Amino acid sequence: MPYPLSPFNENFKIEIILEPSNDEQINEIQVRKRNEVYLSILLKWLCTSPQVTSFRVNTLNYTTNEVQTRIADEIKKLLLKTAIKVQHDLIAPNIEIHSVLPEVILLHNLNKNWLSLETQLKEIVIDVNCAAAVLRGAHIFAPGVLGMESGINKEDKVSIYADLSGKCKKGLLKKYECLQKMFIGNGVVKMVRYELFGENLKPVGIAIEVTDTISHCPNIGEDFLENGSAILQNLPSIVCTHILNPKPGEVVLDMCASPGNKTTHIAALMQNMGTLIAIDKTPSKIQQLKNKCDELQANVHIFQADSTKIMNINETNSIVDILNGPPFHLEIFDRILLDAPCSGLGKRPQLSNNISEKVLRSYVPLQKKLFKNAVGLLKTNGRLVYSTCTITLAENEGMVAWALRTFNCLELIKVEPYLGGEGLEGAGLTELQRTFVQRFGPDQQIDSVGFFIACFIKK
Ligand SMILES: C[S@@+](CC[C@H](N)C(=O)[O-])C[C@H]1O[C@@H](n2cnc3c(N)ncnc32)[C@H](O)[C@@H]1O
Repeated sequence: MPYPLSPFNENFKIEIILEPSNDEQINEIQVRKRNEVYLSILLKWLCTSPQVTSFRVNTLNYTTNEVQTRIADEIKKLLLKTAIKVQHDLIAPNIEIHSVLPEVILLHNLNKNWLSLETQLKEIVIDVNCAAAVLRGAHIFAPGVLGMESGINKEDKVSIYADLSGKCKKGLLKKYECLQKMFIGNGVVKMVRYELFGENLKPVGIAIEVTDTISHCPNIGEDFLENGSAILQNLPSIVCTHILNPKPGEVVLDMCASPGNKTTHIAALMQNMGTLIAIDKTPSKIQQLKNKCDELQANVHIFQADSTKIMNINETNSIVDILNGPPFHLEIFDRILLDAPCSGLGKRPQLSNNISEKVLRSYVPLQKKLFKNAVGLLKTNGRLVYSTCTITLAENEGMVAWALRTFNCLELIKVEPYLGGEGLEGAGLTELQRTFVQRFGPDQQIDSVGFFIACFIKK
């Protein structure tokens, strides 16, 4: 089966995605129709894999040219390994430094005109999350393998299938007969059945080395990179931190920070000078955040807290107290990033998604609580960036419209750099306001993931 046309099953009410927020109504038939057309294009796009992989270089310690050379070397090694019968320069991917963001390297997919994928006789089955990672350049790690036919040996060539139904039993030893299995690509076996399946077995490591996939994304992962030199990060996330535009010496808050991709970018843009506070609510994610900051040598003060409750309205401001952690006094931060917990529907490729209506609707109330704290803690003339990695109208344009109605002190400003497309109609933003926010979707020059960014100044 080719890529699906929608990640959602037939019971899911697709209209929720472009439903206006609670307090808004779309009355115009025209707007509704335009949104419906957009939605069908969007759903198909979400199922497919991006054409480009982006790396963000850690400018605290490395130059973009150093990392670009490292990536080019790794691609050469990959091409030598793959049994492709045409000249390597015909399929080699373009590796370029982004024209606007100097710390970003764009690795384009292999030239598919010269590639052909033949299925192998032997098959393995993986879960959808693992399949999504494979289509974006990862190898297959042991926990992702669901089924492997008996009689498969190390170094065998196998075809890789994703189980879109979610019904494949772990440890399946026959061929998986299911209409919802999707061919992903081919690979070479590195771990066999007895190493993968068994009671009390918690297997680790690469089970299948992927050689080629239907996305034609080079499977190089990021482990080859020198520790702390660069990370894989989607382009809109990198744009987001540039819009926040933190400066050395400032006092900056990242309210929902783990795993720290944006926190470490903020630290780099601040050249590790100033005060950077990063908070996350989930205890298990705090260690991930610490590890990332250590790896990229980012100077960050990390606290585990619930950012819906980090305002102290009773006391006066003192910069020294900030380092003691939340609650913080009002109007103390120069810049705040609210990269909100969200329904996460911008992820690509999304081969299957079972999110319920209840869960989908649970995010806006939480986002509003976080937003209130952000506004209270921001200094006059301070900058607040609100972002999500989802596509719903309510969590994006709907939240911006709500914020502008609720907080008279906020002004929406046009974001710089502007690399995404404009916002959608139907959530209560004016035409001009829609051109100020950025929605990353199917109509962008760089084919990445779904993402939303808005930027406010406090008057
Ligand atoms: C979209 S992720 C953040 C990604 C991160 N900014 C990055 O770029 O690596 C949202 C994070 O918010 C955290 N979170 C959820 N609710 C929160 C709350 N009430 N207070 C603080 N963090 C929260 C989650 O644990 C999750 O790590």
